[in-house]
Formats: sequence, structure tokens, C-alpha cells
Amino acid sequence: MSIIKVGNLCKTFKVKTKDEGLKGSLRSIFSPSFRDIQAVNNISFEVEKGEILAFIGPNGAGKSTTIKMMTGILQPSSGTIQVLGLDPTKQRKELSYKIGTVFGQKSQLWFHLPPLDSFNLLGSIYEIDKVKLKKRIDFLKEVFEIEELMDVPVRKLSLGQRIRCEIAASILHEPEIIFLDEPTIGLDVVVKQNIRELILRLNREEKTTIFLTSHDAGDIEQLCKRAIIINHGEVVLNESIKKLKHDYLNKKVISIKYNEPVNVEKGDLNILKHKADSLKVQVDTSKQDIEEVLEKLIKLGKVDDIVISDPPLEEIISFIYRQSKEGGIDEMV
Ligand SMILES: Nc1ncnc2c1ncn2[C@@H]1O[C@H](COP(=O)(O)OP(=O)(O)OP(=O)(O)O)[C@@H](O)[C@H]1O
Repeated sequence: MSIIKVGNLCKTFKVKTKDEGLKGSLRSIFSPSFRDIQAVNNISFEVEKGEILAFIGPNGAGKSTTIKMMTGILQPSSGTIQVLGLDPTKQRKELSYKIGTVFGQKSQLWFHLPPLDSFNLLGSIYEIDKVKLKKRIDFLKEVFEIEELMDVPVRKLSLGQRIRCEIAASILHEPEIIFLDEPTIGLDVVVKQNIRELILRLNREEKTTIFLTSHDAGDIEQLCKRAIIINHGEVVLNESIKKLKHDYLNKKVISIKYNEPVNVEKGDLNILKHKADSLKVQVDTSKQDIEEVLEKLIKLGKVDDIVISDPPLEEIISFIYRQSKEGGIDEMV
């Protein structure tokens, strides 16, 4: 069952333009001119109940603008949105009782207050019965391991501790959907993993539908079953992660630093960069055995360091975007 339905959604911002210099400033005051920014351009998609969906795209692609329209913060220029059967612009208050939001870079907790005070304030805003609220807070304290943080002013929490409290706060009222905008941004690997496990548990145990934006390929691979990729305000791909992985995440990049300058014959190696004592090689794991490539590279000279990495998600996205525009590119570089 679809609980989010977006149809031909558009959002255009009108921004004032200004010529350079004093003359330009004066002209923009007395006879302003405007230009349109098409932030979201005719996108349509649906989200099923209980899904964890990745909504991804490069900076400025239109992700936040779309989420703001879905949560009723911004009004669409045209098109339709239904979230849990409600129109977010016209029924914003009603919708706020049923959804939660976490914006990784913006806090919904009061900065100078301990989380417990924010939780109690939010409980009053959501009109949660006192006994039920206490029970819910006790439950969240345990699951999110935030017991000792509840009395510490938010400004004194580490980023990872704050995000745990943010997510707990966003599900205080047991929303059916949560919108997570970059929930793991700036977190170290261990804390990121911890947050991902909490998100999975939330989805599994409370059946919460999760609409996630992230620039982190790990978040998307580990959490989501489907991804919608947007660029320049348009949907360029709406595909299962399994297929996305099979088609695009099968490339690994080996960066190798030698103790001395090395010579290399291209052969079947896809060399991205070769400086005297360093090499960057891309391996398509669906066609080549990564161990064999490594063996070949190690034989070239005395090795100081090796790093194997996934191509950055941005690269995959821009590759998909180019492919969608140009109708087929064979190699992602
Ligand atoms: N209030 C606004 N007024 C004018 N232009 C805006 C406004 N908000 C967003 N934009 C523009 O709309 C486009 C889409 O921005 P949006 O913030 O939705 O992108 P995003 O995909 O969330 O990017 P990021 O990953 O950097 O957060 C950008 O060109 C941005 O400059």
C-alpha cells in the first residue's frame, strides 16, 4: 500500500537578481528583476508502507525542497502530494502528528536544555498523555542508550549523542513515517553504524516507514531496499538497491602507494591515474577478480600502502545522470 504519493511535483523559486556595483544595487531596489530557479521539476513517485527508501542526489538536486513540500513546510508550485492520505499544505497540523523529521544539520531539541525537557515539551505539543509519555521516554532511553544524556544540556552533547537524542525525539509520538535528512552526516564510522542499527530496528519493530536522504553510500547499501535518484530537480532513476548495486556498485578503486617509482603495462588493468610511485586502478568485480588484480599490482614494486574503496556515491549518481541524458556510457571513471 502506498502511503506517499507524489505526482508531477514542481517547485520554482523566484530569486532577485542584482547587477554588480552601486548602480546595480540601486536598480535592484527601485526596479528589481527576478529569475526562476526550478528546484523540483515534474517528479512523481510512490512509497510503500514499511519501506526504507533512499532519496538521493548531488548537492542542489532538490532533495530538501521535496522533503519540505512533503512535510508541509513549503507549498508546491504545481503537482500533487498525498502523505498518509493527507495534503501536507492544507493539513499540515494533522500530518505533523503522524510524521517525524530529523534534519542532521538542524536540531529540533532546545540547545540550552537537557533532552528530557525537550522530550517533555514535545510530548505536550503532541498532546501525549503523561503516563504514556513517561513510558515512551523510558522505552526510548533504553533502546537509544541515552539514559545518562537526558540531564545534560544539548549543547554539551557530542554530535553522535545528539543525533541519537534527535531520532528518539522524532519518534516520541510513534509516527508512521520519519523523514531523515542526512542523519549520519559528520559521524565517525562506529557511531554511524550504531545509528544505522537504530534505524533498522525502528523500521523492523515499529514498522515505521523511512524516507532517507544521505550522501553516504554505506547508509544506502545497509538500510534501503530502493533508491530514487534525483538531479537538477528530476528523477533520473527509481530502482531497487539490489539492481543498483549489481549495475553500479560493482566497481572498486584500488589506490596503491609504492616505495619506489614503478612501471606498469596496461594489459587488462583499468588505470585511472599513474604517478611515478602511485597507482589508482578501477576494478569491475563482475568481470575481474579483485584478488588477481591486487596480486598483479603488488608484484610491481615494494608497497607502502593500499586502500580499496567504493567509488564515491556522487560519482555513481553523476554517472547515472550522464547515462540517462546521453543514453549509455560504458565505463564509470
Ligand atoms: N528558499 C530558496 N530560495 C531560492 N532557491 C532555493 C531555495 N531553497 C532551495 N533553493 C535552490 O533550489 C535548488 C535545490 O535545493 P535543495 O536544497 O532542495 O537541494 P538538495 O538536493 O537538498 O541539496 P543538498 O544536498 O546540498 O542539501 C538549489 O539550486 C537551491 O539553491
